Amino acid sequence: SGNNWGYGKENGPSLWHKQYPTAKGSRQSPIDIVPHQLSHDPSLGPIVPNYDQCTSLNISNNGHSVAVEFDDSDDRSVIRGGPLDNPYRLKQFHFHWGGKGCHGSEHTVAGNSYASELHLVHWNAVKYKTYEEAATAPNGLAVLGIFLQTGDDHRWLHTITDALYMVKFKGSVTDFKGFNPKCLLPSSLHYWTYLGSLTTPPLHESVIWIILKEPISVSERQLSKFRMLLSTGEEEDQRIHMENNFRPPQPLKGRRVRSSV
Ligand SMILES: COc1ccc(C[C@H]2SC(=O)NC2=O)c(OC)c1
Ligand SMILES: [Zn+2]
Repeated sequence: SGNNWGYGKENGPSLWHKQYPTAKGSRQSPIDIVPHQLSHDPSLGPIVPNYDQCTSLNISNNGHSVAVEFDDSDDRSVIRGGPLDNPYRLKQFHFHWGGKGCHGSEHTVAGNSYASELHLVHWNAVKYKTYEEAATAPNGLAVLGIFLQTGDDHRWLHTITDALYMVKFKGSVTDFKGFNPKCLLPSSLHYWTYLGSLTTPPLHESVIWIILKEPISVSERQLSKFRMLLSTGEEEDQRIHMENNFRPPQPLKGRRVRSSV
């Protein structure tokens, strides 16, 4: 069937092109970011996330990652500025991570990967009526990528990791209200930006990527809780732990990566 893609040997990223030919497109993500080859663009202003009226609804396990969904019926939680010509509404955030001791970010920096990567997914509700429509349109989405490196405990990540046992199985969802993702941002909002795609099927080339240069620190203990999640459902006999759910870097194909200040 159409949606049996995954990150394993039999259904992983190198095979996705069979079902999703866009996998070999001209603006695929993630990419390797090579800082000293970048053009610093003085016209790029700061990005302005505004998540204060946080409208988180639930946390769920979709078999590929764990995601916190937001009420995107109005402009309470948006990101503005930077490369964006409209405010983009926050829809969900989710993570990508590795196996024990392995790295699991999607984007890499000068060939180096981080332990994990957080994606805050936003859509252009000015130009498009629905998230689904925006996700198929060029630049309909803006994804804010934040690298996670292992170090000290993250002061606020426990709010998320403490809820993971409730969504252990694929297809599970539980209430998760009032979470303000501002607490997951690093102190500096300096960023790199380029035009790319979803990093999982259907791999639509609809994303303006904004990758923050400064990683946040989380502890190995906090990260290990993500690996307790299962990519299999409660009813399945086989229990497969969710880990290494990242797509490797894709060809740049002549794209420019711009740097904020
Ligand atoms: C509307 O269809 C989709 C399908 C998949 C994703 C998730 C992908 S995209 C990303 O940045 N990371 C991921 O794992 C999505 O997110 C916007 C939207
Ligand atoms: Zn992602």
